[in-house]
Amino acid sequence: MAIDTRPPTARNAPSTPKRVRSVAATVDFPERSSTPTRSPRPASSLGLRAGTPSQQQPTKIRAAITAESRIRKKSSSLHFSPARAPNGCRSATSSPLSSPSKTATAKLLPLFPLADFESSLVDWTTVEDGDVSIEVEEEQFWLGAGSKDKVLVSVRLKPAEEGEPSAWTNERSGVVQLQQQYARAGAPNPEHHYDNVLIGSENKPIYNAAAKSHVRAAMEGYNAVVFAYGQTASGKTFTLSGSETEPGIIPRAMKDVFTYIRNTPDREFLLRASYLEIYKEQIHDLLSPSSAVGAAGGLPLQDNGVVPGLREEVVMSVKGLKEVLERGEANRRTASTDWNARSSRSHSVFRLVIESREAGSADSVDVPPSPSIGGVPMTPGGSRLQAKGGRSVRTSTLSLIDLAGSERATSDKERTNEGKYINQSLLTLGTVIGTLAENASKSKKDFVPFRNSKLTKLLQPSLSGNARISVVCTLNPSPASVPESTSTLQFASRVKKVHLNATRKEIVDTDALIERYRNEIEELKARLAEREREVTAPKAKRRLSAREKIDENKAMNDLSSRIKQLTRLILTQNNVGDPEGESRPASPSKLDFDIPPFQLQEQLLSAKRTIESQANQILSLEASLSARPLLPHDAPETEKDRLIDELRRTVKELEIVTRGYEDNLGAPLRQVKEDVEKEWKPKVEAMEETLEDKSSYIKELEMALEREKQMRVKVEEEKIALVGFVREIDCHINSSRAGLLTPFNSGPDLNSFRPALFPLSETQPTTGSTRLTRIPALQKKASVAPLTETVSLTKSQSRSRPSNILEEDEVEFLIGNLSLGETDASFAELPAPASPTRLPVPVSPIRPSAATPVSVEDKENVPIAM
Ligand SMILES: Nc1ncnc2c1ncn2[C@@H]1O[C@H](COP(=O)(O)OP(=O)(O)OP(=O)(O)O)[C@@H](O)[C@H]1O
Repeated sequence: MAIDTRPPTARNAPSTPKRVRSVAATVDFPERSSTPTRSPRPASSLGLRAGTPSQQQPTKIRAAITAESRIRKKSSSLHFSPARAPNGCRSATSSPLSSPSKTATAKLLPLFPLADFESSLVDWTTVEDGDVSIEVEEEQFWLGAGSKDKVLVSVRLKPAEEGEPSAWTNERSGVVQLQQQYARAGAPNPEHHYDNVLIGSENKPIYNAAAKSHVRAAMEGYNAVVFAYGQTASGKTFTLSGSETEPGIIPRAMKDVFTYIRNTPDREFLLRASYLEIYKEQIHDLLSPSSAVGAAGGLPLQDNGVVPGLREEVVMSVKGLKEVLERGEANRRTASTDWNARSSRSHSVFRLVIESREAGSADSVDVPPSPSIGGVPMTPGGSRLQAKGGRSVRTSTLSLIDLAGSERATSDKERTNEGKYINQSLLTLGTVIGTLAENASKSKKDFVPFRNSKLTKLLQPSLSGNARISVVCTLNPSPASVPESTSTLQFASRVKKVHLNATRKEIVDTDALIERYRNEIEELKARLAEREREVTAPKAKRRLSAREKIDENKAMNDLSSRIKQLTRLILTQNNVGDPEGESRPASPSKLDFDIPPFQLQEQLLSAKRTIESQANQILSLEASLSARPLLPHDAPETEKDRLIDELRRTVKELEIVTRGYEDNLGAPLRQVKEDVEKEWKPKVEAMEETLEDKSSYIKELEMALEREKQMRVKVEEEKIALVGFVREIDCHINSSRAGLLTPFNSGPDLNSFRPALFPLSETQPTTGSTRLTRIPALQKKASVAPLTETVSLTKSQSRSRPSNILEEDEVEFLIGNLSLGETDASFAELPAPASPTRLPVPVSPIRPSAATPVSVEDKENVPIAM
């Protein structure tokens, strides 16, 4: 194909396009050809302009589309909106053909009979993520996304800077052409046809057109490669990585990977991510930049494209993948050049290895049971595979590559040096692609110089045919960049001719990580079940000591946590995380109660270590920030740029680490706090209430005890006093018996005992025991009732009742107690009076018993009750 490579009329000037321009203002719709030979495939079928005539086949795609999409589809398809192309992009220039007119619509309609038109159209730009599902029939899907055995080639034209002209036009779908005024006079100005030609700042259309089908292919077991190729500052990184508001191919692909897993109930997946860069012909691990392997001299590269020692991380969620990407990107070498403030100085390769196998093992929950023939279950992979002792595993690789941009020598020596390596490797890539294209078109087998550069050596397995390849060639619209853009288009045209033959391999691969993990899970489960059986067996229960039981418990817990850990790595429809990665980590507060303390301690320790290491990282980054060298004012601009760039990287790293710190510490801690509070607050409140009740009860008891103690002391004193008193009385009685009856008042002075016996306090009641023991003791010893004395005890008592009167029932009670043994013995056992006011007082006449002889003298002394 002849391409006009006439030098541009304008001088080459550094292009610093940064601003993303709005595309809404002057948008016009890509025209549809009215030529009958053109493909009837509508431009909107892939959200972009149709490709070359040979590729424009009517496509019938049965994709799940939302109701909303259907409405949009109808309106956008039937009434061509002048304001917006269905791919969200716009033409580079306005064209009479592009303006929607009744004539244009009328011309088009006969090409699309309504019935077919309806069923053939799926506006892919309106199909939301997740709408692309396994319902799409594979063959038809591929027809829509480019031929399987060809490289899918898309050209992306960056919007021109405001006020600047664009050197290129995109007047028809899949066609790009140099504006006539920039073409060499007299030389032909050919149209360039590609699968897709897109212009605009939206990344979704380019993803849908150039990458979506390849991501899907990778999920289905084919190796797939998507790479961006183009001059420096033409938009490769913008296409691959995008920006915050316009995520590029890589983040969109990652989201689709998880959407695919969620929509595929019959398979389970394991994903491994790696990220490397080729800088000055050396391979560096972006996920482990400081690793000993490859630090000096870079990582080794094998002929099969394998990089031994490259760090691969198993990812389980979009969030995890995002973290891996961010970490890698922060380590990428970028620098400010004359053309791009943040130019990639290396080729970067993000790789996702996808292992998958049929679900359906006992451990895969919610998966329908595998079919059986004659009662014999069919195992995935068939009996031959089963005999070999494994399941068939599909392993594929999705590689997303952002190449460094070709560039001319810059004003900076170091950049120029880097540029040499970049250009050299891109040149080799061009040669390799050229040879492959030649071989394919002329059925030759010429030697392909893959080994001439690290990049081509790494891509060899894919470029040799065993991968589906999509290339996005990015163009800078500036007239100053016409030579570079022309060269990029030449590359695009050549790569289109490369023949592919990607096959899907499904083999019993016992080395596949998914297989190893699954086997380990099975093994661990069997061991756990066996242990459980042993422990719960009645014999064992008796035999195990407490210590052994603890050990046994620990071993079983270890086993089950390892099983849980491994199970989480294998992704199924059920356990794959939220595509946004918003799912919160399970709160340890819930798990912790079930696991033994030693495990808790271990977890705590490892969490502490992580936090410590992150804290250290933050410290060292902060230190490096504060220790940044200060440049003199007259330092060269490049030095300043270098320093700024380094600082920017450090800040970015700091941001990532801090975010990780927050993720590791902040969010889970807050979550734990919330969970613990929710679970324990009511319990703690209830316990506090109980505690309060108990404390007041204890106080009451203490007070009662104190009172009791005081009482005992008093009783003791009374007892002692009483004993003394009784002795005195005894002496008195004895001497009376001896005929020396003395008047009572000459006997012991009862008042001398009063303090101990009856406190004079008017309010204090006298205990019944005091009252009762006093009289029986007297009478028992006297065995008659000689007492005429009136024991006036208290003033109040004597006031309330005649002091020498006892109530009749009291008297009887007293008599009954006379027969009791020693006074002291009965002392404590005597009941208290019913009322403290009925106090013991004077001795009342005691009826003599029959057995008791009563003398005349005795009778005379008996007082008369009143
Ligand atoms: N399609 C686009 N729409 C709007 N802005 C764009 C577009 N493509 C690129 N840009 C802007 O142009 C600038 C350069 O783009 P980018 O860094 O992606 O170029 P590159 O090809 O990767 O350059 P290099 O090879 O030097 O790394 C960035 O500021 C980017 O935001």
